[in-house]
Amino acid sequence: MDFVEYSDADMMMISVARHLSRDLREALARRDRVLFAVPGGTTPGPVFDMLAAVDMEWEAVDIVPGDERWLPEDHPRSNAGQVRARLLRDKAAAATLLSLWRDVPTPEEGAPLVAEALAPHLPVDVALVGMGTDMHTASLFPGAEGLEAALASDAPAVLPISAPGAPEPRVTLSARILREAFALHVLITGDEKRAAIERAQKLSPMEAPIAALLSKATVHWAP
Ligand SMILES: O=C1O[C@H](COP(=O)(O)O)[C@@H](O)[C@H](O)[C@H]1O
Repeated sequence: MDFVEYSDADMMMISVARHLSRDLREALARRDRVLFAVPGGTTPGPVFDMLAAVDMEWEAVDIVPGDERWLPEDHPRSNAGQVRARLLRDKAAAATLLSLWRDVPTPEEGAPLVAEALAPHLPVDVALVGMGTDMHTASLFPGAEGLEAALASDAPAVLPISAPGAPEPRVTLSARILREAFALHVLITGDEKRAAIERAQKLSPMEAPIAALLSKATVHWAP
């Protein structure tokens, strides 16, 4: 993996927003429409804020959350809700959000519908992912029911997954889809996550799902 260390989180957020703008512009020069996968969680908000103000051809950008809780967009724990609030505004309001949620009772019923709708947009051009201290990325959680299927080299694009201890079921992009992105960035902060990503390099993706992406990724870390 490429590892980039920053002296503080503000510097990192600025730099990652610049990397993503450059990668998106390069993708826009290659394809008529580009697909940008983004994380949920507490870390990426400042990157979203900066990206939203960047002048580019946002009307040709489709944005997909890398994972989603099986909840409607207006729920406070919806990743799509956060993306709409923090990223799809200002200049980036012209982008299109591709939701991973459908109004059907379970992710098992919804994931194939979402995968079918996503298929014409693939591959992902630019992906930003986060990581938990348990080494999960997107909703690829160690010990999750559905993890093996989501790590398979022929996995569907979108799968249902149940994270151990998480309050609601989820869907996630498969490791294959994230790994196939032309540009893949991991955004993490803090000593615990640094230790976790160093450990992950020595573990299998079943033990440390982030390991499935590291050969392709640039990891951005700040204290
Ligand atoms: O559950 C999730 O967690 C990870 C990491 O979140 P963070 O709050 O530690 O930044 C996130 O990347 C993922 O998209 C999210 O659904």
